[in-house]
Amino acid sequence: MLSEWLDLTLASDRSASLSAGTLRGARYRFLGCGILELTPEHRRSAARSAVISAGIHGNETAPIELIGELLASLEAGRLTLGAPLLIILGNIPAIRAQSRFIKTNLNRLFQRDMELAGEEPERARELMQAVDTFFSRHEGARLHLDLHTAIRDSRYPRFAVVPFTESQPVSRWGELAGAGMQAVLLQHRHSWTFSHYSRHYHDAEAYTLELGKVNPFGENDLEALADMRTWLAALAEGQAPKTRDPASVAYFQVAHELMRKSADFKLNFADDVANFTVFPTGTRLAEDAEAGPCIVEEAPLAVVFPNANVELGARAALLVREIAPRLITISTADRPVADPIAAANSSR
Ligand SMILES: O=C(O)CCC(=O)N[C@@H](CCC(=O)O)C(=O)O
Ligand SMILES: [Zn+2]
Repeated sequence: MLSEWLDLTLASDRSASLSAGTLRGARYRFLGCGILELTPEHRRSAARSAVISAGIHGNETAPIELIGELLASLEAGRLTLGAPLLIILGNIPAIRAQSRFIKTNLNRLFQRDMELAGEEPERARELMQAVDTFFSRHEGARLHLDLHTAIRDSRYPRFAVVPFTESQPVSRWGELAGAGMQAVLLQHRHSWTFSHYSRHYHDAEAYTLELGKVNPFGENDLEALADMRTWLAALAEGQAPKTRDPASVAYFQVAHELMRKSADFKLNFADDVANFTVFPTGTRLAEDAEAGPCIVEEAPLAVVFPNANVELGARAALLVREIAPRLITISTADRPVADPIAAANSSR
């Protein structure tokens, strides 16, 4: 039943006929189209209440395949659930159409007072509600992993985007390193993405994780995501995950957001320029009929997620600078601890 859920959801609205079921040591409920809650009979002491979302952009398929593997392992009894999980498939019409979105980018709509009408705004409201209910039903440390893949190649194919927060984030860099992340990118302001929603409104540890490059179903290299698979399994079982030296990861901070202001907008570099490519001071990165040129000032900047085809008024690139690991607060959570819940709470 559980293993059918992904296929049924993506193939048709027949998944609406599914309601609930049991696994060894756990039960699950389908809360809506593409929304699945799994609850363990016994929550392990290291467990976090975890939201794992994928398909917020419909053409980013590797994370959906990873979730399929995780559910199959739980159903076959290869894994035993030890933590509450909320599994979300984001933009189902876009996944079926294999496109980033249908009308507008779902990952810019996660704001409680958002009043837009339409399919994607409605879906954002449904998902915000599902997250609110999940975190209110389950106690303990909160985690949200929003899984994506990137349009371009990247100097660091697997990286975490850390949503902006005014408070000290609970961030486990060693755990991200253990999950195969090669870089961490700190946001500099509120961005109203799905991971930001959980960080901002629920004080959850939350990341947007970029897991390689966009590919159609069946063409993803899941072996490159083996550490990520292991991390998801540990989270589902409520086990303390594997960590690696946080110094093995490169750290970046967003310095500016390049916004597209006019229809007459272009980037002055090729489509195959990879994420995190550095441009020296003086480079004219972009031209915009309204905003004028975007020129690198003061110090070199690297580009992440450059995309000239975004909607008017939307972000066309993040402009970032590498920072020394010593400028990052390495939280106590990075040390191996017997009780990560206590560690997470003590560093809040
Ligand atoms: O490759 C790209 O240009 C986009 C990949 C992607 O979907 N990235 C997320 C990042 C979200 C964040 O800033 O936290 C997005 O653009 O929504
Ligand atoms: Zn995405």
